[in-house]
Amino acid sequence: MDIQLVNSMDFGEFVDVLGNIIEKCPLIAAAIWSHRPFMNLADLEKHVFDFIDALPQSGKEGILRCHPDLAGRELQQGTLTPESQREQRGAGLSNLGPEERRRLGQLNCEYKARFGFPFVIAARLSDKATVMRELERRLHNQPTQELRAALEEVRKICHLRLEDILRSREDPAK
Ligand SMILES: NC(=O)NC1=NC(=O)NC1=O
Repeated sequence: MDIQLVNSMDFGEFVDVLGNIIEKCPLIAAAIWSHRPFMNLADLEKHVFDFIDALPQSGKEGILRCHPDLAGRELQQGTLTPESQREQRGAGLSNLGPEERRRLGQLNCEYKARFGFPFVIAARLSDKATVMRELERRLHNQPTQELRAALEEVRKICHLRLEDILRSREDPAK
């Protein structure tokens, strides 16, 4: 769909279509609706990122806490959002060996214990080796540095999800 169609949506349609560009944070789409019309994807994305940047640290951490673990319980139980399901499967995280899954689970626990939010990476730009390597590397970051790195991944995930929506052919109004 094109940006004109997005601009023409009422609030309900807008949040239906864009509510999960930031995982499980429909508030962000609900907030930026006020800024329509958007010139293009970049303009819409800038409003999303400005909203996130203006949040207090607790809000930024809250966004990260809304993300499902990589290869975690939700992937096993099939309860991921459709976007997360596609992204995690695309990175090969749905067919880890038992030792890989154990190791990733252990690193995720260590990471969460250190930073207070789950490890987030743009899975579509990674594969399972990259995920493991980045998790091991970022585990040693300072908290402020890691909060910045994790939010940068949220931006990448958002950009890819927006590209899917704005380049998709289906027109939800039909
Ligand atoms: N913890 C995560 O990084 N989760 C995810 N990254 C993605 O790209 N999709 C997810 O579900």
